[in-house]
Amino acid sequence: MNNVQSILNDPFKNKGTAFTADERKTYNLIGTLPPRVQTLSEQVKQAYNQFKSKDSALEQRLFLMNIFNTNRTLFFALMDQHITEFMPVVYDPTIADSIEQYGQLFTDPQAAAFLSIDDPEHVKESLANAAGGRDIRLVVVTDSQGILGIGDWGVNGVDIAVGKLMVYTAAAGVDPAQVLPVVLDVGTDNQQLLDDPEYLGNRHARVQGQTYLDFVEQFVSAASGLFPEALLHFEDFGRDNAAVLLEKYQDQKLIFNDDIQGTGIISLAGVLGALNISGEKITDQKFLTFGAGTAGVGIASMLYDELIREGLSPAEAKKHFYLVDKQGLLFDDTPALTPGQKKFTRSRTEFADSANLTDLFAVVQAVHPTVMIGTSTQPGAFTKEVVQEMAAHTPRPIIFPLSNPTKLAEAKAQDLLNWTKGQALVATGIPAGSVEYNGVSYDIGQANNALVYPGVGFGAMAVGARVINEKMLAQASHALGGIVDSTQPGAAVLPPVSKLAAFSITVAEVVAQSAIDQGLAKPGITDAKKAVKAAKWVPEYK
Ligand SMILES: NC(=O)c1ccc[n+]([C@@H]2O[C@H](COP(=O)([O-])OP(=O)(O)OC[C@H]3O[C@@H](n4cnc5c(N)ncnc54)[C@H](O)[C@@H]3O)[C@@H](O)[C@H]2O)c1
Ligand SMILES: O=C(O)C[C@H](O)C(=O)O
Ligand SMILES: [Mn+2]
Repeated sequence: MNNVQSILNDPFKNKGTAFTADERKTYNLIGTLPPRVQTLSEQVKQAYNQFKSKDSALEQRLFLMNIFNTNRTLFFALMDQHITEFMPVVYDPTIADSIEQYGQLFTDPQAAAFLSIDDPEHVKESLANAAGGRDIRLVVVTDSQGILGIGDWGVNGVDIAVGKLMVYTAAAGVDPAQVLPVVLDVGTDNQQLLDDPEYLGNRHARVQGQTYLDFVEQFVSAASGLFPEALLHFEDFGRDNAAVLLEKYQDQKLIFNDDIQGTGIISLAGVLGALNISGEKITDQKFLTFGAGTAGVGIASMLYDELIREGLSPAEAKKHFYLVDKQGLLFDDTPALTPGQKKFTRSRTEFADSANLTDLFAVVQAVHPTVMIGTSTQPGAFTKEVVQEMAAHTPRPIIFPLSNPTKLAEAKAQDLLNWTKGQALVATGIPAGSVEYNGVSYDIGQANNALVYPGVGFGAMAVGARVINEKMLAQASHALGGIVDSTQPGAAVLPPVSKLAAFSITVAEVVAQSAIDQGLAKPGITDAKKAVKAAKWVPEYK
């Protein structure tokens, strides 16, 4: 290479001050860097000190993104050492602020593909341009209609695709040169963006219906044509489209919907972890999901599948679920049910006062759930009154307020423990520090799909799986057990983020093994552990 620009400006190859004297000669870098050659660990230390000097999480994020944009190896070496501290900065919740201010903060397109519904003839070219000749194995795509719980953010949502991919590499070791973030810019119904002179996306209402579906199809077929082995990970699509698209493609393509499947896996894993602590059985639980949208129905479906695997009949399993949405408890005759909700409705004849079951407290009072999971985007919805009513009828209430970001959580971990005198088994969507109650320190698990999707996707990619199916998801849910010592007072229901890199590999291995066992792996691949090890990228200068 003879061009200074190409290597110092290539984030996949750049080493900055770590280029050795020989490399500086080879790449014509003599005189283009300060003379001292640093090691990667010196760079990491120096960058971490700069990170610490920033005043806010958003400033820290901008600083880290600058390193990410210029030197991926340094970025991931740094993240590897500070994973617990960096996750909330790089990813949720700080990512929500960066998405809301995308136009104002824009400096770099981060090698994403921006696909415009106003320019459908350039879908393939756009993907190829963004890939720049790289061998893409993993695509995270969003249409930004349901970013976390903050709604429709148009082109700004590209940051969630970038962020999810950063976690794939940090957690599982996906090669960062083999990933591609994609945003489908189909317009936005967010008036604030439409009115914002600095908005960088298509300035019109969201295109819907057949034109929308055709555009998604164009993306899927162009992506699978260009990158035939790639996993397509769908993120933060709206409630009307997420499940429809998963159903449409899941048997034909290697695809994954994180909000449905990833959230389902981590929630089931959290419930299994909680039952490990309480000593109860999953078939004895009554599940209430509050907010029966993409995530809520995905969670119910994953728990339902587990009850079936435990031997219940479909009719018996269904009786364990109570879905609550804006309308209250969902009945067979509730208007405007989604197809996913219809599978879990109740009959009015089960209740003397079904007309009154329109708010969470009334439903909890009537149903006495043992597990309550929030994916409603309604902050504070798990009130003291609701929680104490639940706790009055079950010794160890399992309560997961999962709405993100922080400002939308249904409850705070500390309140849940205070209100239940330490009896609640809690996991939250965003990271929570440990909580003191009555002299015991309670570790709070993070039930965020980030704890499992990297392993699931990486495991499937490592063996060239044809699809991701229920068996693989079940294996992933069970793989997180046994890491936490459930006999310790205050034990968490899920393993800590500090061990994310280790247990992501465990998850990847069981998913890879399941693909092999089912005959869904690439011919010739027979050893899951070996395949996962061979595919793992590590942040070291080559
Ligand atoms: N922790 C995680 O891993 C994780 C994963 C996915 C989603 N989430 C969070 O879950 C939330 C929902 O995400 P989604 O993708 O399912 O969105 P969604 O829009 O598909 O679903 C939200 C549901 O909540 C319902 N809802 C709104 N107001 C309500 C109210 N007052 N009472 C009851 N229900 C109400 C909506 O009607 C909708 O059905 C978001 O905050 C998101 O961040 C967390
Ligand atoms: O992005 C997250 O933090 C989890 C989840 O996918 C969400 O949409 O909230
Ligand atoms: Mn999401």
